Amino acid sequence: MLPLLIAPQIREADAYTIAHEPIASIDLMERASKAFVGWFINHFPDKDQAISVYCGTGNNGGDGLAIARMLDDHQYKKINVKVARFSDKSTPDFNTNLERLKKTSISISEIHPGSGFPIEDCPLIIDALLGTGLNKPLEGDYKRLVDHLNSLDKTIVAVDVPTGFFADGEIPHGAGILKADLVITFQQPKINFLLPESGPYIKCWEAVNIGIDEHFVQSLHLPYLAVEEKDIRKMLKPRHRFSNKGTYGHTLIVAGQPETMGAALLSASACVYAGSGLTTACIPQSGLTALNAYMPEIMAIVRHDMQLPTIEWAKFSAIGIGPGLGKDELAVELITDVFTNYKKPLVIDADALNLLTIHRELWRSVPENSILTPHMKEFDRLFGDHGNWWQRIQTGIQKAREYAVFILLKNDYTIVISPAGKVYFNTTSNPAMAVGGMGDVLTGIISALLAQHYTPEEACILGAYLHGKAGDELALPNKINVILPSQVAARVPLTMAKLLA
Ligand SMILES: NC(=O)C1=CN([C@@H]2O[C@H](COP(=O)(O)OP(=O)(O)OC[C@H]3O[C@@H](n4cnc5c(N)ncnc54)[C@H](O)[C@@H]3O)[C@@H](O)[C@H]2O)[C@@H](O)CC1
Ligand SMILES: Nc1ncnc2c1ncn2[C@@H]1O[C@H](COP(=O)(O)OP(=O)(O)O)[C@@H](O)[C@H]1O
Ligand SMILES: [K+]
Repeated sequence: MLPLLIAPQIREADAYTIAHEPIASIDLMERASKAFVGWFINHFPDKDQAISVYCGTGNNGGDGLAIARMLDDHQYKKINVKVARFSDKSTPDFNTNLERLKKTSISISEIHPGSGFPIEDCPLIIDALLGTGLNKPLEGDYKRLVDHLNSLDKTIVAVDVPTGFFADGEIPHGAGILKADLVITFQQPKINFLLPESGPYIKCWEAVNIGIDEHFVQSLHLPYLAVEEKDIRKMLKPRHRFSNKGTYGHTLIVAGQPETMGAALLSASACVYAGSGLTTACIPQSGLTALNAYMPEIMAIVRHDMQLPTIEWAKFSAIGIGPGLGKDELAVELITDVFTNYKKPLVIDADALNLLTIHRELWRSVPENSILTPHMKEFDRLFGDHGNWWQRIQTGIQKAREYAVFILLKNDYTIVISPAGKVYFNTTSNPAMAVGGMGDVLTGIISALLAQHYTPEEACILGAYLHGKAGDELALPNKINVILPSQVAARVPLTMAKLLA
């Protein structure tokens, strides 16, 4: 897992690396700038391109000065540097890099408080005004400069973070923030890059390694982590000889109404594809023909009108409940029945979440370590409205602990929050997956993983990763705009096979 540090911890880890590698702070800046330039050259190989580098007078500005010098060394010959002298303060590494830059032929100009802004005729701007040292929303000269740069419609590549963008914590409404086409960020994506609020400001980002001490970072036991492919490869268990369908569990999917049978079909079929040894769907009688025709591998427990079905609880190694279930009286009775009789962790999705919102008393019987899979609206219905995603995560941490459940908050970067307060960011999935029914497939996958004896934590992390990765494999190679949930479900075995190879 890649630990995601918040700004003060980034400073701490930088300082530790400087003291213990040991490396001089100016040399760490040199290393960071070199890593930036490596990526930059890949993206912008045209050395005749005119580039303006805007620098503040802190360490982000210091990076900008070093980057300008290095690009010059790489024969980018149309570079100029503009230093925003909005404060008397400057860092020692900024000063050293300014002296180094003065020894080159690069033109350096200054922007002063209250002055007008220089004419900008370069199509490409490198933003090294402010980085993770941002401590309040931009105002005054910085805000005016950022608004001005935003109005120019240039290509903007930000160093570490776009100026004015908070790396973590709440992003104030209406803050002046530079809109970057690309952010080349140091060591790790900043947490706010992974939240929807970054959408208007960051088109894409790349994290480059600058050699921050990894042992130190791991020793901090940080709550925020990004899931990496190597974690998934370690977690996934291959099937072994002499195993049989009983080895891989029996999953029950409680889902569907006559009008929303599709949700039950998607969820139960995803469960089969994700490797559940046996799958049974508890569905309304009117859906039985559809179920048998759609996937004969799935067995059925039929719900007759307003009558609770008989369920042999001990048969099932996992239960997923909610997709397309509806909110009528029978649904309430059914969810109560499941919560009362089944004591192992459940996967609770869609209408089952809505029922938890309406009938708060149901919370008392949610089995410990169950997995709730809300999207943003379901989350807010459950736990109250939130003005931003940072707040939503903090509420998630609190509620996961309070109810002893896992909360999988669906998003572009799906967030898994454990009762112990860990927050895992999933890095797979793409916008082609924004299609109704995609969440039903996820529920089926996670339920199947529980049935196969993955822990609830592993089932959440693996489930979100596999679901997104299957979607990525289908959509990304040909830049396909829309993929169907049923395609994602059917792709899961191949995705798993690749990860096990
Ligand atoms: N040794 C290190 O610590 C390293 C730092 N690096 C760079 O250093 C950056 C952080 O540098 P700094 O901590 O010097 O901070 P910044 O360069 O981000 O900001 C400079 C100063 O601006 C002031 N400031 C903050 N918010 C402001 C606002 N709203 N309006 C006006 N002024 C404001 C603060 O006093 C801050 O210290 C990183 O983003 C990264 O680019 C890299 O060189 C890697 C190594
Ligand atoms: N823009 C997107 N980028 C990445 N993943 C997405 C995007 N839109 C949707 N998804 C994924 O698709 C799923 C949608 O779930 P959900 O909203 O519950 O769908 P439904 O209720 O229709 O089944 C989630 O797993 C989510 O992560
Ligand atoms: K910046």
